[in-house]
Amino acid sequence: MSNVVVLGSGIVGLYTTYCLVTEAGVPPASITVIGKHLPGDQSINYTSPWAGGNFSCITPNDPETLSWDKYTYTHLQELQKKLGGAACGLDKRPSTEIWDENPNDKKIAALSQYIEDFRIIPAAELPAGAKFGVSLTTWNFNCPFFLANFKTYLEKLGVTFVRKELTYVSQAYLPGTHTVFNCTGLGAFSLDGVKDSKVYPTRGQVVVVKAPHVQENCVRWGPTYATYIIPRPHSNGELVLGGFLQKGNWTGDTFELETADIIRRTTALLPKILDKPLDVIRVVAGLRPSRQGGPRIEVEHVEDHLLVHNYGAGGYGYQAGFGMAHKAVALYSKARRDVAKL
Ligand SMILES: Cc1cc2nc3c(=O)[nH]c(=O)nc-3n(C[C@H](O)[C@H](O)[C@H](O)COP(=O)(O)OP(=O)(O)OC[C@H]3O[C@@H](n4cnc5c(N)ncnc54)[C@H](O)[C@@H]3O)c2cc1C
Repeated sequence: MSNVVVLGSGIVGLYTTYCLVTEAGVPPASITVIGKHLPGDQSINYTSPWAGGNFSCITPNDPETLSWDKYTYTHLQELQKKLGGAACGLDKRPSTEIWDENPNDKKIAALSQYIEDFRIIPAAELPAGAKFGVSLTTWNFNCPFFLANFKTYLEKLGVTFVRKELTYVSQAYLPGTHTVFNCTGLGAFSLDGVKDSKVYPTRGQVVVVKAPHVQENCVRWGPTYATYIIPRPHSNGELVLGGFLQKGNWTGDTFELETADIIRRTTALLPKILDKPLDVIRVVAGLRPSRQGGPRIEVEHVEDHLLVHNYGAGGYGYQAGFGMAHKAVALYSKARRDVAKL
């Protein structure tokens, strides 16, 4: 009997499933996760395996998003422990973030409250052309590996995973299901019963190189570009070099010109990448599931069922998705209590 169905098996669906168990006390055996793609798969329609992925200053500056960042950063330690420690593909690494223009004050103030080793870099230590910079300790994900370990952990608890493509969101209701969580990412654009025209892709291309000698993150935020270097923990030295943030671009193709541009920018930002000959493992593109106005996290009452939306994480599903899941599950718990009172 699947009382609760989570539609979507990307990082947002997995965080949501985890919060259902740990925060709402839903028995794992009564949860089914349905996805066209499951951890281990690769598709341009499945964003999560393509992320860098780390915790950075990429998120918008509104108080709610900042609270999701904080929730995620401060709860990942517990998740890492449950998944068996750093070898699950989630670990801490040093990071430096540099801006060409001053970043939002409130964001810097918020991050300084909880981020480990958070330090504002003195102006004299900044590279040419930079206005502001911080150093910190951040979380790094080995995304495909972490997704697989997260799924295994949830399966061991008793959660069922089913591979299935749905045309209508209503097909997610199985016998006995009272609630469906819609965690379909970009799929929310075309899924009947949802068809959210505010959803759009923000395409990225990354170059993955083998560089075990680089174990630090480095990010440079410009007015029209974002350059980042992200080591993948427990990956035999994979380093993700990026990138691009192309709004409205749906292509999964990769382009040599973009590869050359990424290598030029990242090696200028962190020349030690070239301390060893550049060993390119692969070049990939991914589509961030963005949404005008930000993620949709809300409860719909569909006849006597609940439909809880949780999608639109854009470029921050790993670093803010735990907080988004916390909110979605809190809304679910409240709606269930309200229904019980009727
Ligand atoms: C190049 C790149 C770099 C990134 N770097 C970072 C980073 O460093 N840090 C960070 O936090 N984030 C990063 N991101 C963003 C992050 O990857 C996304 O926010 C996150 O993966 C979104 O997860 P999701 O679960 O919402 O979507 P997805 O991973 O796309 O999962 C959607 C799920 O829904 C299923 N689905 C959709 N439609 C249907 C349907 N009709 N029927 C059945 N199943 C369906 C899919 O099969 C899949 O299981 C990056 C993204 C890219 C592309």
